[in-house]
Amino acid sequence: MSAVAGRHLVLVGLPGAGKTSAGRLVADRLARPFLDFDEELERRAGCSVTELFARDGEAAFREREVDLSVELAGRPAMVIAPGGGWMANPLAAATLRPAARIIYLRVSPAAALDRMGPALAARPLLAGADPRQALEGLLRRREALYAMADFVLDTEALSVDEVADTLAVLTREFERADG
Ligand SMILES: Nc1ncnc2c1ncn2[C@@H]1O[C@H](COP(=O)(O)OP(=O)(O)OP(=O)(O)O)[C@@H](O)[C@H]1O
Ligand SMILES: O=C(O)C1=C[C@@H](O)[C@@H](O)[C@H](O)C1
Ligand SMILES: [Mg+2]
Repeated sequence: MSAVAGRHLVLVGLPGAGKTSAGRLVADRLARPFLDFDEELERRAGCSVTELFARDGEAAFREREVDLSVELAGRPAMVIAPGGGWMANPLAAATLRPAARIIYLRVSPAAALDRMGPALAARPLLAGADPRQALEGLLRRREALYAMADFVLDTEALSVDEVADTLAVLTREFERADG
């Protein structure tokens, strides 16, 4: 095995991009463990992301994301779904990048909103009066950072299954390229 074989597959993109749902499926297909940042941080804190934002503030949540990134950088290859803001946190992304292949799951704000439906309420940054405008703002601020991924996959016209299939193929290609 070369030094770079067995990198994590890290999925980034807006809330609603499919990081959690497609990530879980592709992890099954690749027989790799799956880790969702939001779920893991909620489990460790014993409360929801919404409660964490309200109690400790967003900056403290971002620090927790950095700490978890440091921890995961030393682990065997997994499929990882960070929260939507992880790639916009340069320290978190730089920590995991050498041990990862990062895929940007691209989705438009309109399609992301359709996909999330009532689950929108669990995303504190989208909880205001105009979630569409909030998502568009997030995309404007983050798009250039998301696009620094190793590969951009447009998910707009793909089902969750199709995204997972494509991710499995991409991972095999990455593994071949890495030797
Ligand atoms: N390609 C897709 N086509 C249709 N529906 C999708 C697709 N990807 C995800 N979904 C649906 O959209 C919803 C949100 O997906 P998911 O929770 O995986 O997004 P996420 O990127 O993890 O968001 P967050 O950053 O908020 O955690 C889920 O109901 C999921 O089934
Ligand atoms: O886009 C974001 O900044 C966030 C997305 C969610 O996954 C959570 O990590 C949290 O609600 C922040
Ligand atoms: Mg998710």
